[in-house]
Amino acid sequence: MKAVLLGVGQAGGKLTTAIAEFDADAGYGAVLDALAVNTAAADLDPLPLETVLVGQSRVNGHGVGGDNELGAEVMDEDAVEVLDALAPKVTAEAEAVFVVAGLGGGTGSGGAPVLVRELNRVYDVPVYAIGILPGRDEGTMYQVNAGRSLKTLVREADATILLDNDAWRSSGESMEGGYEAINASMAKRIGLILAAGEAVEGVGESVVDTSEVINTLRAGGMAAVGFASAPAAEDPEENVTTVTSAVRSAVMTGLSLPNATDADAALVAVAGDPDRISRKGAEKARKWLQEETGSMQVRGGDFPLDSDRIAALVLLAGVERSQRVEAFLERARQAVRDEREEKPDPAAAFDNDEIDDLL
Ligand SMILES: Nc1nc2c(ncn2[C@@H]2O[C@H](COP(=O)(O)OP(=O)(O)OP(=O)(O)O)[C@@H](O)[C@H]2O)c(=O)[nH]1
Repeated sequence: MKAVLLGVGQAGGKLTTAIAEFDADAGYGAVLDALAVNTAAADLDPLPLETVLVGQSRVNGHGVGGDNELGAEVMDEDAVEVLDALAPKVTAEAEAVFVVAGLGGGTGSGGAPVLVRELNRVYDVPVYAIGILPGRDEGTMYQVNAGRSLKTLVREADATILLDNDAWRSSGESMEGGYEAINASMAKRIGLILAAGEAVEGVGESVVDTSEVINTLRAGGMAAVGFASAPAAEDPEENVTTVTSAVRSAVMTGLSLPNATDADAALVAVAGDPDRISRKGAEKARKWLQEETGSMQVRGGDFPLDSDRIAALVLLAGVERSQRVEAFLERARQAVRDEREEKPDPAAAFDNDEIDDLL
């Protein structure tokens, strides 16, 4: 899938860079171009991307300090500047635009839903969001911001792919130190989803193509992406279990939103040397995924790769009923309650409708 990426806020810019670099290093060419937007000049400086600094008249390049209402206002005011910078990048080749943001801060949290809405007005191609959920140890403000932002994003975007900052976090590792590893893991998953749609010409009929990725994401709502790989034998007959366990691991331990296995639609791509991929294994894995997700809409195909490993790439869409999302929303609701206790005058914190909505 030929895609243009738009990173919003600090985390958005960093993850966008990681995805663009993964794609370039692997030579897939699925990322057509990328742009980073922020209210903080210092966060844009290190990025090897074209950048747009917004809200200068309001915050003078210093960021919005976690105030996502201000993040949304500023983005509303300066959306035209962002759209103008993005326009030459969204060429006729583009099949989707991805807006990438951390949902717990201010700029990305408030700004991403505004940009998704505006982009959806302008472009016919799908506009997807990639949203980073704060880890459970992050403070109240992050949870509240993410709860609100997620709700709006899910409404505005064609689908919202979620990355939980608690996914793949090894115990004792600091959040800061872990970002690079988390970003790399997520970049690989997103990069492969984009590349999986870039079917390699002339290789087999069962190759996954872009329309299958788009049709899977048509389930809308929230989505998650998983990956796992294992060494493969040369004889495909010996790789039945290799394929099935790679798919299982991608879902059970390799998902960007852990435990989000209750889905409306799924796509499973078995990546590797086409001569090594076990058809029987792929078929079994697909059946297993159908049972595991409770979805009858499980698409499948190959992703030819020159490798002596077999990998599974799984995209799950419509995962909002899953335990993990419920747990996060409960955290966000609790955070709203805590904030309300700290600020007993509800008008000073949020408007009542919004609280009721979230509760
Ligand atoms: N996965 C990941 N999460 C990050 C990274 N940097 C920050 N975060 C998370 O993103 C949230 C904070 O969002 P930021 O992107 O830093 O904030 P911002 O959108 O720039 O907004 P302001 O700084 O308030 O202007 C928190 O939940 C962090 O844990 C990163 O590189 N990777």
